Amino acid sequence: MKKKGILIVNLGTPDSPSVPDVRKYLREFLMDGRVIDIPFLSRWMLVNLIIAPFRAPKSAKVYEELWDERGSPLLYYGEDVVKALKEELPNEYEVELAMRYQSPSIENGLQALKSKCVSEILVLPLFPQYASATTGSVVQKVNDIVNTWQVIPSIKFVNQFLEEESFMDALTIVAKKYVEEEKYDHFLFSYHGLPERQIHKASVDGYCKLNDKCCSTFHKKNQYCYRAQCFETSRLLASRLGIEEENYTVCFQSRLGKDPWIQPYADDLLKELPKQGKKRVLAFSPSFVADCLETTIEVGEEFKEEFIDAGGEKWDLVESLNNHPLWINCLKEIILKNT
Ligand SMILES: C=CC1=C(C)c2cc3[nH]c(cc4nc(cc5[nH]c(cc1n2)c(C)c5CCC(=O)O)C(CCC(=O)O)=C4C)c(C)c3C=C
Ligand SMILES: [Fe+2]
Ligand SMILES: [Fe+2]
Repeated sequence: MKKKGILIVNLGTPDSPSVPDVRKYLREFLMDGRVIDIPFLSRWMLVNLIIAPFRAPKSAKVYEELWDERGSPLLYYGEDVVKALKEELPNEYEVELAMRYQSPSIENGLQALKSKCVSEILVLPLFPQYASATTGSVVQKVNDIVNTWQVIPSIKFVNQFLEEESFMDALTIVAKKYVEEEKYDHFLFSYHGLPERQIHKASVDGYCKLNDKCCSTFHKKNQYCYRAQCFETSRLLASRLGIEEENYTVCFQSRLGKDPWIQPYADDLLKELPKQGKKRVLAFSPSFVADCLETTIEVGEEFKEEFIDAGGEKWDLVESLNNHPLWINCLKEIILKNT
């Protein structure tokens, strides 16, 4: 029986919340030319002389808060998911977990699949929406590694999965308990941001102008426009949850540096919503499938504080899919469909 190898890849997290480990993680992550897409020398100076020295101690404190007895949720939920998939998939499947940055490395994951004599590999990055900085970077790293091998295996990549029915099923069930139990004035879909230039660079024939024409619809021309994908994810989820268009807003968080990032910016909205009488808000983080710094701390704690300070009354965050059985089912379906 031919064996099929599955490499599940997420972004990565520091090995520990210590300042040296956070600095090591930030250096590897931000020196990736797909993440900070500026010339090498400028990137090197920005990362090594400014971001790593000054941001690492601040970030380490926040990672300390995120860390629990199992470690970093991004990593341990990845381990849970892989364990469950190993139990649920037929015998011919071999599943490995990897992180784009830090550990477990993509190199070790691919090597483990090779040692198990798989005949084909499916790489499944855990990013529902495609971005060059995330999925694109995983694809490049995997290709760079296998290109050094004597035998280059047959490899397939899952570029995005926001439209999968089973993904929407999982998101809907996790969110439903909040929507049914509490009364909210407004719903906020907050996605990780990107520099605007990365949208332009991904655009086919200059189609993406970051306006309503591009991002309020989703089709062949803008299928890799991250902003359009985020709007589409929100439309699909809102429709499943019975949330009317006027009752939700899409926004983008985690801007870094002075260049323009995709809008609307989450921090501007937090101040605006209470002024518009929207004081009870439920937030969603559908660009993250596992709880991490960007969800639990940024949206769950920092945004909540800013929103309450601006006159808001209630702020809840829908947790990520983490190790939910419907999320495992979604991954299983994606794997079976693509192998
Ligand atoms: C130029 C910088 C960044 C781009 C572009 C970017 C894109 C991007 N990132 C994620 C997912 C995650 N990012 C996380 C943390 C994080 N991201 C950046 C910068 C960029 N991200 C930084 C500096 C950090 C570190 C946090 C800090 O020090 O404050 C995480 C969390 C990891 C964890 O361990 O919890 C995730 C996940 C996506 C999906 C994305 C593009 C769409
Ligand atoms: Fe990020
Ligand atoms: Fe677009």
